[in-house]
Amino acid sequence: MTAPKNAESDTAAKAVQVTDLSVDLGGRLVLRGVDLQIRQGEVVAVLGANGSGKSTLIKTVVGLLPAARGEVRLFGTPVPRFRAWKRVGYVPQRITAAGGVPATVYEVVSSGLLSSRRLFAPLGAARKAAIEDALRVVDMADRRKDAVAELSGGQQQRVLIARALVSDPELLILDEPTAGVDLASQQIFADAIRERVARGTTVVMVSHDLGPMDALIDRSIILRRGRIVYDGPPHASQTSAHVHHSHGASDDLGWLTS
Ligand SMILES: Nc1ncnc2c1ncn2[C@@H]1O[C@H](COP(=O)(O)OP(=O)(O)OP(=O)(O)O)[C@@H](O)[C@H]1O
Repeated sequence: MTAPKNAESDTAAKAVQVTDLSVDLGGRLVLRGVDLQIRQGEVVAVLGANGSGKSTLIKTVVGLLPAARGEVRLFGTPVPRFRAWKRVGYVPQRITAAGGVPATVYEVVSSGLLSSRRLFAPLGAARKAAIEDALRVVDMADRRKDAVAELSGGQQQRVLIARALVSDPELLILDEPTAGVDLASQQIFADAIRERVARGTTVVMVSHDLGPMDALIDRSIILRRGRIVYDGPPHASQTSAHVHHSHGASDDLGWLTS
C-alpha cells in the first residue's frame, strides 16, 4: 500500500497545516473555519486590518491558544502533541523579553537555545558559536552585555529576532517583527531572513508594513473578520490601505461589538 505512505510524506512536507480552525476568545469567535497549508520553504505574509485575527492565528499555530474547533499541525504533528519546538522560531508581537527582568542581550539570545530540560546545562562551543552568529546577524554583537530594557524598541526587537534565529529553526513564525522598528533594523532583519530563506527556512510573517521584506514574500494570506479572504501570490493589495492599521478597523470593531 503506497497511498498511506505518500499521504504521510505529503503531510510531513507541510510545515503548517491549519484545518477548519476556529478560535474562541472570551466567548467570541475570533477565527472562523480557517484552512491554511504552508509548504516547507514558503515565505508567507499574513495580512489584514486591525483585529482581523492575525495574532490569534499565529498564537494558535505555536500552541499558545487552543483551537475551539479544527486543528493545527506542525510538520505533520498536531500541535498539542508536537514536541520538536527546536524546529520552530517564534517572535511575538510585542517585546516580552525586557518585562522588568534584568536580562542582558546575550542572556536573552542564549535563552533561544535552552529547552526547559537543559536549562542548567553549560553552553558548549557549538552553542556559543550559534549565539555569536545570531548576534552578528542582527548587528548586536557589541551590545551583548547591555541590559535589554535599556535598548531602543528596534534594538529590543532585533534581540528577539536573534533569539528566534539562534536555534536555526526550519520554521520561523514572526508576528509584526518590524513594527516600530527603524529602517536600518528592518534592513538588517530582511537580510537575516533572506539568508535563512536561501537555506530553505519556511517563514510565516504577520506585518502591516512589509518594508524591505516585501521582495521575499511568495504568498499572501489576507484575513478579514477571522476568515481568510485571500490566499495567493502577493499583489498590490498587500501594500494597499485596507491592510493598514487605520483603514478597516472600524469595520472590524463593528463586527466585534455586534
Ligand atoms: N483575550 C481576548 N479576549 C477577547 N477578545 C480578544 C482577546 N484577544 C484578542 N481579542 C480580539 O480578537 C480580535 C483578533 O485579535 P488579533 O490580535 O488576533 O488581531 P490582529 O489581526 O492580530 O490585530 P492587530 O493588527 O491589531 O495586531 C481582536 O478584535 C481582539 O480585540
